[in-house]
Amino acid sequence: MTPAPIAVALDAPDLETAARWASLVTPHVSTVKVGLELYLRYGPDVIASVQGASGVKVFLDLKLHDIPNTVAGATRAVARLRPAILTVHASGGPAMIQAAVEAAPHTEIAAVTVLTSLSAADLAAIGVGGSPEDAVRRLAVMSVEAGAKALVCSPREVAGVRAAVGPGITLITPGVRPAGADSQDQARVATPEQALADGADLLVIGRPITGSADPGATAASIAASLRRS
Ligand SMILES: O=c1ccn([C@@H]2O[C@H](COP(=O)(O)O)[C@@H](O)[C@H]2O)c(=O)[nH]1
Repeated sequence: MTPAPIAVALDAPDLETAARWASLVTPHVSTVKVGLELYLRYGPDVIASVQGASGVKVFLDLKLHDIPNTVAGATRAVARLRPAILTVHASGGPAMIQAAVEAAPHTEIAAVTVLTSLSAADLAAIGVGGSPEDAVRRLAVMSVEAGAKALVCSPREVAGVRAAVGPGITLITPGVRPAGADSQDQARVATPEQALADGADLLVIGRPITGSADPGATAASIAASLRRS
């Protein structure tokens, strides 16, 4: 069976736990995601540890955000690990995004528009006017014009982003929660089925899977629900 378009966020405190989660979920999902917690603790070795022999795609979610020259250097440094996807913050601007794209020709650079943990009130508090939808759309269009081939947004905005950027761009949505699940620190959420129906290409799901009693069974069940939807 084809693995579901899900990236399981391996936000684990140690490598053994992350590798165990990865081996449990990889029969069911296309991708595993390594974020700051694991990468800052273990560095580049973490990629091989979570990939194992499975050949699952690795999404390196480092959300780089600095001046273009620094981001280009950081991107080159991790591009040699050949992650399938690497994130940068869209708010770093077009020159920074372009620098990342040029530094990693074999990795899809995904621009994070507005973190899914931010509400409209949070955006106002950091001086971003307008709705999250408007901010996401504006950053999405700018990022694609700068060369990004992938974008990160919440499932709430994915339909609007798809309409704005067209079919050729990979849309990645964290902030995914099965019906009835706790949204925890995520502010803009939707169900896996809704995210897919609205045009997402890859759903990022962490704690609803890794925090469950049986991560392999939970991943299999969400994957099956996507096939039925
Ligand atoms: O806007 C963003 C960008 C990245 N993330 C990351 O996705 C996962 C979500 O984990 P859950 O446990 O399903 O909430 C996590 O690794 C974040 O760093 C995001 O949530 N929002």
